[in-house]
Amino acid sequence: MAGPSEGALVAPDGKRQQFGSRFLTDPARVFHHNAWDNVEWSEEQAAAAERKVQENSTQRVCPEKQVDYEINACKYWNDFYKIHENGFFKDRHWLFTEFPELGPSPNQNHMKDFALENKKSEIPECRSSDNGPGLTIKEHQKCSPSLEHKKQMLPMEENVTQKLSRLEICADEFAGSSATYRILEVGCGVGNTVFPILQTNNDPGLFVYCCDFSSTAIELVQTNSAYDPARCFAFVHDLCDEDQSYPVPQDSLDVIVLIFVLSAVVPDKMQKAISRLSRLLKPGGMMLLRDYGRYDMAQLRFKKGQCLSGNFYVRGDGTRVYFFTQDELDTLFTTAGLEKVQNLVDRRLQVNRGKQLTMYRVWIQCKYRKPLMPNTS
Ligand SMILES: C[S@@+](CC[C@H](N)C(=O)[O-])C[C@H]1O[C@@H](n2cnc3c(N)ncnc32)[C@H](O)[C@@H]1O
Repeated sequence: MAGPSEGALVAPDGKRQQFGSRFLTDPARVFHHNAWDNVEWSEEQAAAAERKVQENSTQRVCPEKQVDYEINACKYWNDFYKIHENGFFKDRHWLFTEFPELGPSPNQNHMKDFALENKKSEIPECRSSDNGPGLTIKEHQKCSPSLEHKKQMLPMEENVTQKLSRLEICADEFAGSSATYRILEVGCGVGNTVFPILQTNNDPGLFVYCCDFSSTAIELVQTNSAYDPARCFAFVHDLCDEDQSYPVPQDSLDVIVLIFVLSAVVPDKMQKAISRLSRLLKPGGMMLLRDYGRYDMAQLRFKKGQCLSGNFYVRGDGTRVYFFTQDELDTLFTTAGLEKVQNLVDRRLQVNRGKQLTMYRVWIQCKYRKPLMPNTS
């Protein structure tokens, strides 16, 4: 299975640059490195990719098998993890470069800019009532979104805002209820994003939730020596199951992460899944996604008879994958009431120097934010 991995590129300051910066200017040098960034596709190459997709989509999987892949989706992923255990999707060196929101001091990284953008005009009620613990719950509820941001901006207010954040969410305790920064990873697999977050982000107020519908994957997360129930809660959850609730209240999460998971969901269930997740975000909270883009090498490699519906395929092991356009993802997130912060396509040329092979990868990366004020239009 084609997994997400790409060449690390390091800037003079020692940090990897977003999307890298190794550009192929001389085609004769293609085999001089393992990967090239921001590769431009020629018109012929794009047309050839389109033809390949048309070709491999002509013959669709029969309806009975389609039903089987849908109702047994979780079983196919369980089987996958039973075979591979945690040997897959290991490469995450790009994680904190692309998503600084997950790393140490996330507040400085994304909430500070956000606060500057929104300044006083957006948070008048809270400006006048941030002086102490004498707030009533009602007052707080009125301005809770802004207070959440203020909390991120001003660490010295932590005691007051921590208390307020507890009041705000609900009276009941839930795992991570006293945390000040909550991240949920959906479709976490064996924890290749979760564990780097726990290891790298030393914010004492951090709590990480992670879920997957594969109980095998979740068991591997829970039995990993780096799993710490004081900082993390892994649970089995199907993001398409509307009857199953998440173990956190609405408006309680700072970040939701979706890495190569939405593509595994049948397209007609994507919107509801994203809309449900959006409700869990705090106002100002971010949804982060990285996933397969249209005409990625993995899409072009499918053979006739593996296509389920437009741009949606089943692999030999019964797991499924969709290849997105930027516009499709924009529609999914904005329909869920989120605002675009980033929606980029990452085109990379990977090279197998030994075999003299070139592989054109296409990934899409999105960041969408829940507005501070509900959209009334
Ligand atoms: C390509 S893997 C990516 C795993 C992980 N995000 C990573 O990058 O290592 C897709 C994951 O999505 C999970 N998944 C697929 N459909 C799901 C659903 N409806 N609900 C929850 N998890 C799902 C699979 O079990 C699998 O772990």
